[in-house]
Amino acid sequence: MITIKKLSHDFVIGKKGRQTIIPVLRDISFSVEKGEIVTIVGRSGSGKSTLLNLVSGFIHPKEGEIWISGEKVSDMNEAKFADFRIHNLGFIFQSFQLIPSMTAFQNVELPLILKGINEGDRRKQTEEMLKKVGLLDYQDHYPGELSGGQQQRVSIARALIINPPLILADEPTGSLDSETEEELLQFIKELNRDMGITFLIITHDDKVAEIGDRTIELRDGRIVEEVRLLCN
Ligand SMILES: Nc1ncnc2c1ncn2[C@@H]1O[C@H](COP(=O)(O)OP(=O)(O)OP(=O)(O)O)[C@@H](O)[C@H]1O
Repeated sequence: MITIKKLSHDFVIGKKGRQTIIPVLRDISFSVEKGEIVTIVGRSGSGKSTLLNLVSGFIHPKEGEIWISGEKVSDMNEAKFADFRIHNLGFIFQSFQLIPSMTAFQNVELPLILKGINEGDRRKQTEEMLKKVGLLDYQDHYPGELSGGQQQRVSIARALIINPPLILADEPTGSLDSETEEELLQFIKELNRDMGITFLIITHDDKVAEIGDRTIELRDGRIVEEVRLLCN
């Protein structure tokens, strides 16, 4: 599903003539198989978000290759990656990233508009998805009128609506209380088991890391450990 080969990245900061290079990722190689949940852990500043941003195509790697579903995405230009994303990738963020001026229904429907799906099909698919996450009765609520857990469910519905084989998640439970966190982790496991969705999740929360089939630890931009969890 994902293959990463010898990936390195650094950021350049400062004005011309006084630039500093910040090395962030060094020689990262790993694969994620179809149907796996892989979690990436590491201290603050170890490079987790940068790695996820590279896999998501939001930044371009300095060196190395990223393959997703047989496509070499690290070679794609922005327009091509945007098209690839709308057909292949779902995203879940700590901060939900919902559009505040749109209702739950409109937030979930949005990727279908970007995909060019007609209005009738959009309504049907959006309602089905809201039902799946248990929020059909809340479809006319704006994000500000929903709890944190409900907002995260809307964001998951939005990620799932394009039927992605792969979901990339950045601290998905970071803004939730422990009970809601537990519910969400169960839901992720269910989606993985019942729909075969592959997950790559970055986190510094042990409870989240534990739902992975494998956990990869980053330290100072390098992989220091890869653990297969046998209990899952
Ligand atoms: N756009 C940027 N420009 C310059 N440096 C950056 C940029 N983004 C990240 N960095 C640096 O890269 C390093 C890794 O950051 P990154 O956000 O990937 O770490 P992280 O493991 O996700 O941390 P956290 O758990 O705190 O979110 C840090 O030293 C950070 O300051």
